[in-house]
Amino acid sequence: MSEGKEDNVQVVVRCRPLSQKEVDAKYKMCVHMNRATGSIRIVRPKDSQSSGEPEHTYTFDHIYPPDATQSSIYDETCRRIINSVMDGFNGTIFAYGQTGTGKTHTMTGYPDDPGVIPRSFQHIFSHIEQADKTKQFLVSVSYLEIYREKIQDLLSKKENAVDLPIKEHPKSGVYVKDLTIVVCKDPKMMEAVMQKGSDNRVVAETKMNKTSSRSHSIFQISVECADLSQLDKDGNPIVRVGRLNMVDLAGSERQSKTEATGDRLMEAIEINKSLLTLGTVINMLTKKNPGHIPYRDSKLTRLLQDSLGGNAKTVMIANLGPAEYNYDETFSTLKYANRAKQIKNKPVINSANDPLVLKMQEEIAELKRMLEMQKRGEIVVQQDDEAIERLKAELKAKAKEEKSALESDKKRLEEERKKIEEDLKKRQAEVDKEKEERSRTEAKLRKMQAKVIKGGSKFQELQELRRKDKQEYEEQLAQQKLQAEEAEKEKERLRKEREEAKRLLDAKVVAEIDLKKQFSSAQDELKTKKKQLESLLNEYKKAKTMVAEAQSEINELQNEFEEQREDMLASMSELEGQMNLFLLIAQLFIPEQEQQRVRRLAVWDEDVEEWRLRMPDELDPDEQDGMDFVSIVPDDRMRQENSLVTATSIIQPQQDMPVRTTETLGKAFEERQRMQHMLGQVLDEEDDLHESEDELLYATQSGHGMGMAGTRGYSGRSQGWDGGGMTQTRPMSGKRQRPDSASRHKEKAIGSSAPQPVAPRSSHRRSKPKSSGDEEFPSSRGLVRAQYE
Ligand SMILES: Nc1ncnc2c1ncn2[C@@H]1O[C@H](COP(=O)(O)OP(=O)(O)OP(=O)(O)O)[C@@H](O)[C@H]1O
Repeated sequence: MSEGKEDNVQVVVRCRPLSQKEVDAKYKMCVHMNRATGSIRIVRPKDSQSSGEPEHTYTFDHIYPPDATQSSIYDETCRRIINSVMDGFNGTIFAYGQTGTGKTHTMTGYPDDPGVIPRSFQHIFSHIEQADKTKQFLVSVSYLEIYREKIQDLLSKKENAVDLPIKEHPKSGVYVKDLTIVVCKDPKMMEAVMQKGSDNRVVAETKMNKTSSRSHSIFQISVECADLSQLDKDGNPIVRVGRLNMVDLAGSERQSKTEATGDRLMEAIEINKSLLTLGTVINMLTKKNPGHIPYRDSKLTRLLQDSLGGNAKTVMIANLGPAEYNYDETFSTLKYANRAKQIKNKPVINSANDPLVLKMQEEIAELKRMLEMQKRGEIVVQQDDEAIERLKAELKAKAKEEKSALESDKKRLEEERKKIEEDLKKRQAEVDKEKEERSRTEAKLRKMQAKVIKGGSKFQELQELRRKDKQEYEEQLAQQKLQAEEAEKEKERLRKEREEAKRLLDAKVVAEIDLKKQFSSAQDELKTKKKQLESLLNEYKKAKTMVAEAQSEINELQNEFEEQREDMLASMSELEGQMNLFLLIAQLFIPEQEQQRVRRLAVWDEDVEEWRLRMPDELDPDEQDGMDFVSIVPDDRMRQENSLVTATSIIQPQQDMPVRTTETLGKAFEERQRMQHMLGQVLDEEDDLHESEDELLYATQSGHGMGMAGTRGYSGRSQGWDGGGMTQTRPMSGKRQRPDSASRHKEKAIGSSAPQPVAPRSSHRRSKPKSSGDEEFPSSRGLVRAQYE
């Protein structure tokens, strides 16, 4: 044996077409195959009770869809194994699968559509015919089945099958003792042997298959090749032996589906047991540190020991039924096959141990030698040396007797002659026997020579055939290579596409997650904003109502104020007219000098907010110089008399200051005072009105300010939103600009020519009276009171 490289178990999948029955029942396919990529996808039917992923994809060395031909399977998958066997390797091709999925169809086939086994016969013999002349081959076959853990010889002539034992030879390995081995000289003979064995197989009708094989069958071809051009150290030609096991396993089906009972059920359990062990062995072999492999647990695994993890080149053909109702079995077959492809073997070239081809060669040589002796007339009795020796001894003794008889007695010589004649007759019979024996030996030799096929026979005619075959094969090979390359490229392209798709998918998923996060936070924000908006809307509605109410209130107040203002203005203009009249009268009745004096003496009393005339003791000394005090304090007498006084009469010296006034003037002053009072009230109300308006506006604005920054944008008057910028459309200060107080006073003023009293220091908000030097007058109210007093 020579050391070999590791070689994985090659696994291919073949799917048969839907049977007529399945087509009629309108079953759908549950497997989908892609020949270019070698992948097969199995999809769980919707009504299936199995759990797990809805679909699975597996990749194998080759896949054969329903329309694949027997020849494509042989050429693409099996041919290389047979070539290896011819080179001295062990090879195994086994078909695995559920009952009725086409194992026997694939392995045996039909005369018009042969399967792997018969195709291998042709292949082997055409290989021998093309081989070198120096090579001599011996092809032998055996055929056995394992039925209920018993090994039966399918080529045995014995009536009753016996369970053959398994033995192990230290060099040649595991073998079945006493198994019939038939040496075959041509494909036809092999076919005949195969047919004989197949007829002996145990088959039975199951619900799943009409002629279901109930046993595992192993058709073994052994090819010994003696290379006469290569001799070992002992000078013997090197002989290589390759063994090819072609295994058709029993169907792996579910008991429930076969509906088997009783003995058939027991049988099914036993069949499954050996398949189970095969599964266990496959499982163990795929592990990194497999430990003990239970090959011995079944006869099937024991015999296939070399093929699984051993030194053989192995191909597993997994057969599938595509119909949906076979989903579970098909799925299980695919899993089985997928595991098997991980098994690694170490194929080696086997040198023959005690090769049959050499034994036969020795025998042939011996027969040839005997034949030569017989041809030379030497007595050669095949396989009866004792008889020859006996004959020799007898003849010697007889010769002695003859000699003594001749010497002693002529008579006796005569008798002796007669006796010799008799002996000669005997010898003649023996010679005839020898002749017969020789012709038998010749026949045997011819037979033997026919079995040992020399390389190079029919060389000339085969040469051309071989060339054509070779060319055809090379073309096929090139085409297959091309297909394989294309498939490889396609595989690579698909792989890249898959990777790209995966990358895009990943990116999409990440983006989607981000988007989802953003979306949910945006949604939260939206919700919060919505709530805020709703509360703002409520506030806005409330504020709107408040503003509307305030507005109507303001309108009412304004109207009221306008009315009062108009009334007041009317009264004021009337009052002013009267005032002017009174001033005219005063100017006419009071001399200019007196008026000057009064002006100088008049002072605004802050406490009582009235004009009064200062007393002499209140004057500075320089003011008193040249001052003629007059009293302008009216006395009762004057009032009573109610008489008109001249300007000179009401201006009196300090000691005697006459009261000069008129009733008319007094009334005018009173009237004016009343008007002034009214005016003051109206102005106060107006102020209050402005203030409450401001407060209302402020309250509205403050209210909005509670909710959001944008409240500032809301305008009390315009009652609108400016769309985000929220700017004011009206100044915040609601204080209305009053008519200029100065001009107001001007309206009420007596005129530039009017007497100018000393300016009062009032804290009143309206325009304050200025000092006496100023052009303007104090409020008419103060003036009126002062003049009246
Ligand atoms: N590839 C195929 N093309 C056409 N018919 C097929 C194919 N494979 C199988 N069949 C048909 O299916 C039926 C069952 O096939 P076969 O007997 O070979 O199955 P099996 O797996 O050997 O079954 P079992 O395990 O019961 O012996 C047969 O009639 C066979 O002709």
